[in-house]
Amino acid sequence: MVVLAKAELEQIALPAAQPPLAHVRAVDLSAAPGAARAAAARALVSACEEQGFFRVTGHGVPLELVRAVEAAAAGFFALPQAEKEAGAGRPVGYASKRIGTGGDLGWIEYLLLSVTSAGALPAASFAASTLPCAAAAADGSRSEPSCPLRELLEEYAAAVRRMACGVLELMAEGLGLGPADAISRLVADADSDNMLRVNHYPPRPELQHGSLLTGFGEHTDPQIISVLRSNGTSGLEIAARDGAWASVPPDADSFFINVGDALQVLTNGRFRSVKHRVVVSSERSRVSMIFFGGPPPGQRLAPLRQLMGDGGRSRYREFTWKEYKSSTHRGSRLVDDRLCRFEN
Ligand SMILES: O=C(O)CCC(=O)C(=O)O
Ligand SMILES: [Fe+2]
Repeated sequence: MVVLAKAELEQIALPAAQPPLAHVRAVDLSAAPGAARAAAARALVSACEEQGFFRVTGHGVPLELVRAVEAAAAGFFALPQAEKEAGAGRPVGYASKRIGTGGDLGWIEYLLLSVTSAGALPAASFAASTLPCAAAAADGSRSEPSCPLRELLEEYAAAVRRMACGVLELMAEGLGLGPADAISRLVADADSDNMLRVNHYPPRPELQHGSLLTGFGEHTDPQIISVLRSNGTSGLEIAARDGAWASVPPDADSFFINVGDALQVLTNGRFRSVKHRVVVSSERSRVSMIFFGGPPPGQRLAPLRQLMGDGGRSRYREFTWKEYKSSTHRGSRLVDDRLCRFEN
């Protein structure tokens, strides 16, 4: 449960506004090699240039798995508060209403977990014994209780990471980059800094007539790519280049893809790291799961030479992912522009 004092609630209240629906381009990952795949690659590149946001169909992630993870996650969030707080490790794990280190508040609780390149959740980030785990097998043959949520999240993370790599391969094709794994290898590496966040936005409390709440304040995602799935409840909004907000229609079958800051750098600003936020207006709770594909900590990030053209000017100076992440950790607010510190 998310509990906020009255002053905190006032801090995250938003004036009621009904932004228009966003037109979100669809990219079919299963397009057959040849003309259809080339068209999908072109659609992906235009969407990344224009919006930094699109949805993928033909993604190959079984929807039964997605629904099972969502149900298990809803079960976790329905546990008593003390159990949830004890349930996940540090520094990542369970958190309620506080996002990041800069004092941002939202009508949200979440699990933030690191994911290995194979999709596993390292033991330190997840205290299995205190999560809603099934009891140990009656014959005592298992020393560890099985934990359906953990196992489902691992299966999900592995499937979504594979799909994210497929998206990045199609992207490399659309950009005319060689080799095919020029971008995807950054997410597929054994040391890649991949994360999974499971967000729960409880139904909003009764407020003054017509007001809304910030669920997750406006920000861009720092990584290369984010793969977002929600339980068919609205609330996600994206900003156009001119700053106008548009509401993303819920979609029960597709996954949404965000261009992150690191990809904006790799493409020398050609792709746009999309500003987004979640507004809680619903009587229904929203559960969303976001896989963040980030590079290994020591990875140097700079615009890819093949995208610079002859004599092209690099908009960013080279930096490591670790350097970038630490700049986002030092008390920065969600809304802060973190990339400007690395611009030439
Ligand atoms: O919950 C959502 O739909 C989006 C949340 C988000 O932007 C994030 O976790 O970075
Ligand atoms: Fe985000």
